[in-house]
Amino acid sequence: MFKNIIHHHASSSEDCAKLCCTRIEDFAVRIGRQVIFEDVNIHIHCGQLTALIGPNGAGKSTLLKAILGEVPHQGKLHYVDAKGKHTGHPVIGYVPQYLRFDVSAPTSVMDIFMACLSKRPVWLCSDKKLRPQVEKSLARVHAAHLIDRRLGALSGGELQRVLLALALDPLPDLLLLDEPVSGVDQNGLELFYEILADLREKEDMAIILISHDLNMVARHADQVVLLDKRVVTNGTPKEVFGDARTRRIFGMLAGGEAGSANDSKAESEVRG
Ligand SMILES: Nc1ncnc2c1ncn2[C@@H]1O[C@H](COP(=O)(O)OP(=O)(O)OP(=O)(O)O)[C@@H](O)[C@H]1O
Repeated sequence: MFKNIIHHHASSSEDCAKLCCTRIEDFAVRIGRQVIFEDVNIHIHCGQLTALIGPNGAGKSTLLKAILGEVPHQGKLHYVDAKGKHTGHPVIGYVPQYLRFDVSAPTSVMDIFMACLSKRPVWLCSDKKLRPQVEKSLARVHAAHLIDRRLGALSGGELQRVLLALALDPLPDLLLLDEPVSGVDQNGLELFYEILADLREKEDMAIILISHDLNMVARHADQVVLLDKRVVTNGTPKEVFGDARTRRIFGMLAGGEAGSANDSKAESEVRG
């Protein structure tokens, strides 16, 4: 209701109560005796891109699944609208890190949309009726031309955009993205971040993105959360990348640029 009206760029420390935001309170996931993560308290503001970074096994993907309610967890999620009233649970869209499917299957992009959008069995739905809606959804992510393409024939970046289009229908309050570690080239990556910038500005959407590309995070994120089984530090990219703990975890050189969290040098320094 208040989308498009108020476009805040609040800092992570600003009070959530006056702004449209999602509060993640005391989130923890424990599997048996193993702590996957605990003590996670973060505010996710509308119109902002919050990047979730951390070493392998830090609990990033599990945190997204906990927010989605897909793994048992402790803690609460509060969605607060622009007037500060609690409006219950946000509508959440989710793009997974990868999709398991048979690349040789004849399933097309249109088939996937039909299966996801229609509550009726796919074979009872008319392709003609849904097609304009699917084209519109795909156009939002610059992928209308892919509608009849086989899923298995899509590039990594194209598949990521198709999954994003699915996550945007219906338009969520909170969008969760688990960036693929590989398979998306630089052009695909730039286009993806451009689309995210558009969603923030035009829809005032709150976005949480897990990313291993620290350079892209430094350039595009409004807020960065460094997770390593708990929140190590969070704030603006400048604050987080300037923090000694971030440098220690990713093995960044003093005064150096943010690199890739998957960089083998960075990883060996993390382990060392
Ligand atoms: N269902 C499960 N049962 C047991 N352990 C699990 C389960 N799910 C996740 N884990 C463990 O929790 C830890 C965190 O996993 P998670 O995938 O959330 O990390 P991540 O930060 O997303 O890592 P990456 O950057 O490598 O994708 C890992 O050690 C993983 O093995």
